[in-house]
This record gives sequence, structure tokens and C-alpha cells, in this order.
Amino acid sequence: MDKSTDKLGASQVIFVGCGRMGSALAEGVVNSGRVKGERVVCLDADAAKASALAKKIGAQTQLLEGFEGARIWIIGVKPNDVASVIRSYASQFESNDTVVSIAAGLRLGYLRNLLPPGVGLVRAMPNTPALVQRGVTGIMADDKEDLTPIRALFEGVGHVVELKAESEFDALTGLSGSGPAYIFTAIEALADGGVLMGLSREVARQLAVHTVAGAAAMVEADPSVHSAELKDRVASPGGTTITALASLEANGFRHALIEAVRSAALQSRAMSGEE
Ligand SMILES: NC(=O)C1=CN([C@@H]2O[C@H](COP(=O)(O)OP(=O)(O)OC[C@H]3O[C@@H](n4cnc5c(N)ncnc54)[C@H](OP(=O)(O)O)[C@@H]3O)[C@@H](O)[C@H]2O)C=CC1
Ligand SMILES: O=C(O)[C@@H]1CCC=N1
Repeated sequence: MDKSTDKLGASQVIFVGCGRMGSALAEGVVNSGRVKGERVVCLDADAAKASALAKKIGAQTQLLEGFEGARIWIIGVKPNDVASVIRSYASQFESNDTVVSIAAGLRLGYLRNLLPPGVGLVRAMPNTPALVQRGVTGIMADDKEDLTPIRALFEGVGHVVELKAESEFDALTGLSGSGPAYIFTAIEALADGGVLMGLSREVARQLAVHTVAGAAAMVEADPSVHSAELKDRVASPGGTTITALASLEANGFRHALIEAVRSAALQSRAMSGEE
């Protein structure tokens, strides 16, 4: 274990809000082995939801008593609930603690005003593939917060990108935060196409998911090869692929994806109160 994972492993990680993103992170973090289940606490307005998750991952449902190490609070409630949740825990935050907000649209300045002085603050935007350790998370510290253990936590569940300007969170949210939903829709539509052309649903699903995973793995394997080159290698002159690519262009495929990222980013910006 290196120093960064050491520091994380010695921490208590508290998930406030164990919904879709909070539970994916909690499960991914424990499965990564970087934090032991016994050091993880699951809290939710719905106690049964927190208990079920805690049971699944060997975590706790109450803060660890007498714990003197650093504590990382992951605030995983809806953006509209973040202020009231932070206020309700404010008296329990200590100077060794770091609060991590994963809420879309909420700026560090807004969050800082909710916290008692001396408490660390980090903004993060993960995505749900964290559940299977294939997430990607943007992180940024407020002030001079030590990002080492937070980086280690999110690296346990995938790739981490450290942002330098907070305005980049809007674009990152539109691309990777919301992005899994675009790809799930693409997988569903590809499978639908296969079913339309006579495949069984299960065979079509397998073909769609492995095609997307395989193409992504190729792009990941060699960053020096542009994805356009990989696309060209599939398209034979006068063949099936170029015929399909022409159809995608005619139907605004690229434009649809660009606009998806842009509109989600603009929504993230609007949620921050900036237009
Ligand atoms: N879903 C995603 O892919 C991503 C989400 N995010 C961010 O993560 C956050 C959560 O989103 P998501 O997981 O989708 O939402 P969910 O509604 O699935 O989860 C939020 C959870 O918080 C619980 N909750 C509400 N109030 C409190 C409270 N006072 N104390 C403790 N728990 C509470 C909710 O309980 P109940 O349902 O009973 O109200 C629910 O279980 C949002 O801020 C979102 O912007 C970030 C990246 C990706
Ligand atoms: O849809 C949302 O607002 C959240 C943030 C990114 C993904 N889900």
C-alpha cells in the first residue's frame, strides 16, 4: 500500500445519502479493497436503504465511536437537499474531517458557506460505473485541501481527473457525469436494431454491450491512435460500415451527442445559479 492509500485506509468514510450514486460509490470503494467495510458508514433518510447497503458491503449504519482518525463525508443527496443535510451534520464536523460534495451544479463557494471553519472541502463529480471500478471522477479541492486520500478513494473506483478551474465541472458533468445514460441508451438502441433485423433480444444485448466495451477498450489501449483512424479501419470501400456511417450523419448522430453534452453542461451551470 502506498502513502495515499494508507491515509485513505486509516480514514472513516461516511456516505450521507445512499441512493443511486452514493450506493454505487460505497459498494465500489469497499470492493476496491482501499477502505475496509468496517470503516465505512452508510446513512440515509430511509434507514432501511442504508441498512440494506451496509449489510451488503459489511459497513456500519452509525458513526464509529471514539474514532480519532480523519473522516471523509461523502454527501450523496440531491442538490436541493445538500444545504439542509450539511447544516444538520455541521456540529459533528471536526477539523480532521473532509466534506466531499458530489452534487451537480453546487459550487465550492456555496458549499464553503455551509461549513464550520477548518473543515476540509472537496467537490467531486463521479459516475455510476464506479460500482464496477470503471468510473471516472472529476475532483477539485477548495483552498489548500490535501487531495491525496480523496484522489485515492476515487482512483479505487476508476479514473480521476483533477480540475483546475471550477467552471470545468459543468462540461465534465455533461460529458462523464451524465454520459453513462447516453451510452446505456446507445446500447439499448443497438440491441433494438439487432432485434429489428431478427436477432433474439439476449443475443442482440450481448453483441451490443461487447461492441461498445471492445471499441472503448481500443480507444483506451492506444491514446496515440485517433478514434477517427479506428473508425476508418472498420469502414471498407462501398461496404456496410460506410453505408451505416452515412446514415448516422444524415440522422445527426454526432450533433445529437454534442448537443447532449452541451445541454447537460448548461443545466449544470443553471443549477449553480449562474446563467
Ligand atoms: N445518479 C448519478 O448518476 C449521479 C448523481 N450525482 C449526484 O449525486 C447526488 C445523488 O444523486 P442520486 O444518487 O441520483 O439520487 P438518489 O435520489 O438516488 O439518492 C439520494 C439519496 O439521499 C437520500 N436523502 C434525502 N435526504 C436525506 C437526508 N436528509 N439525509 C440522508 N439521506 C437523505 C434519499 O432518500 P429518499 O429517496 O428517501 O429521499 C436518497 O436515498 C446528486 O446530488 C447528484 O447530482 C453525481 C454524479 C452522478
Ligand atoms: O442527472 C443528474 O443531475 C446527475 C448528475 C450527473 C448524473 N446524474
